[in-house]
Amino acid sequence: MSELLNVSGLSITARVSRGELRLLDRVDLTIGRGEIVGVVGESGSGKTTLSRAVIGLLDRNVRVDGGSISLSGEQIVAPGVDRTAQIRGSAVGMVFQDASRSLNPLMKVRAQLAEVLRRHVPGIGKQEIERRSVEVLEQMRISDAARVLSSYPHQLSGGLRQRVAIGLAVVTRPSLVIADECTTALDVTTQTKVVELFRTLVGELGIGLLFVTHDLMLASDLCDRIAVMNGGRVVETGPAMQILDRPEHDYTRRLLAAIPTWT
Ligand SMILES: Nc1ncnc2c1ncn2[C@@H]1O[C@H](COP(=O)(O)OP(=O)(O)OP(=O)(O)O)[C@@H](O)[C@H]1O
Repeated sequence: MSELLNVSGLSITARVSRGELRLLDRVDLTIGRGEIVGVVGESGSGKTTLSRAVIGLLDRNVRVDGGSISLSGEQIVAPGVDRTAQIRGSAVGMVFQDASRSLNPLMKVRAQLAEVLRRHVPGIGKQEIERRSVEVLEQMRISDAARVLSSYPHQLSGGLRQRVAIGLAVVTRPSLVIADECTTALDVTTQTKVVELFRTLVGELGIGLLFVTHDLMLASDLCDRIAVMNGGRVVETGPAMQILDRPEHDYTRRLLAAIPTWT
């Protein structure tokens, strides 16, 4: 599997009133093309900081002070280096927890897809915009694309809105998609459908997927590999089944023990 994302020794620090706070401590992570990697950990473990670092959306008081991030062999982040503007929304798509953060409530779906395509595909014409908009909704397994294109987000169900949000993230044909807790706000049935959709998309489009979640069971269901984070560090990485069946780190065992069972 060829390597797509390489996070190597990434350290990130925030300036706070009482001094400096280490948010990430020498984090290593790789994702190959066509691979789904889950980043799992409790609230505050650093998952969002890691995913935001990849797209250069770190807060103003936060800086990269060690290590690097490369995408397709090109360094995009290192101390004093930020080339993320070139890849954000084009080579890397992002799906947030709440579809309302990805979608503009005042614009119909057609206009939102057109805006993204015009921004990232220079010179694209009207017909091509319509063709690619319908195509991406079909890829999202949306059967009535015409109705959805003519709808405002509030006219769609929560599940449909999240599909449109994923469509917006992939319409520019990125090589990597980052999904940050993007199923957390959905009911279990809709969550399962979104997870199935991701699996199909990764297979069909050959993208890499960085799937951020606090839910270890969900991650093991979807992901090829899992990185477990605690206190800004990756404490364990391995194939999803290995993490579930033979966790090596105490923290992973505690996460597993906290999952309710039916027995
Ligand atoms: N700009 C900032 N300034 C100071 N501290 C920050 C900043 N951003 C994040 N943190 C702190 O860094 C730690 C990691 O935050 P982060 O949001 O990455 O964790 P997370 O695992 O994604 O948690 P959650 O699931 O709650 O979003 C937390 O303790 C958070 O309070």
